[in-house]
Amino acid sequence: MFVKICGLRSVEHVEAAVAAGADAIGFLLSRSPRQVTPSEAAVLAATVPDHVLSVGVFATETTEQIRRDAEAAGVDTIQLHGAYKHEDFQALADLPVKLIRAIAGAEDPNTDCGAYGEDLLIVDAAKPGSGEPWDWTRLPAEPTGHWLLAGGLSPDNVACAVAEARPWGVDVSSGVEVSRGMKDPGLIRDFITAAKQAG
Ligand SMILES: O=C(O)c1ccccc1NCC(=O)[C@H](O)[C@H](O)COP(=O)(O)O
Repeated sequence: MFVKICGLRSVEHVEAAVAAGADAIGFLLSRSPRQVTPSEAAVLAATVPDHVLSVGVFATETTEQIRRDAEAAGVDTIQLHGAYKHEDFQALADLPVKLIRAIAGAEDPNTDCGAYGEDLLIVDAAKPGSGEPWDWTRLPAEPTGHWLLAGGLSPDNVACAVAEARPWGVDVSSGVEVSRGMKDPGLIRDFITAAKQAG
């Protein structure tokens, strides 16, 4: 079970996630309570070991802005949320990074990982990063390939969610926070342990 922890803002929390077995760590380079600047992300990404993906998350930025910020942050993966089209993925395809396409699972029938050239697909809630659970048992199409379930997951419900949706991996942000934007190392550890046991 591949586990991504998203929206980290401190070295302490990155180290806790890596030590607990996270496979990817996300940094918000877009408007969010978890937003970090590219230079802050660079400090955090430098602490992520090579076997763990360091992910820059974008939602409304142009591909030119994404290129600049991802390079400044030194991330090895770019995650695109929202209205990005196939052409946007193509415009980034020459970069030496992996690409993640994040979709609203209840609305988007384009659930084949790789359809836009991406390496990973995240099937998420309609409001990314909101922590609101949604009905992942009613997808318009069965996802294929390397896809991560996200949206309202937590240490308490991730095992059940994995049993119901059978994803290749999971992604969490709010469910490992004590308040909006404030991660908790204990919850990060609990989530990763529960997700790995479920997979
Ligand atoms: O986290 C945010 O604030 C955010 C804002 C804009 C676009 C994406 C955002 N988060 C992306 C993620 O990868 C989250 O981990 C994912 O949506 C799950 O969030 P949550 O329901 O809070 O676990």
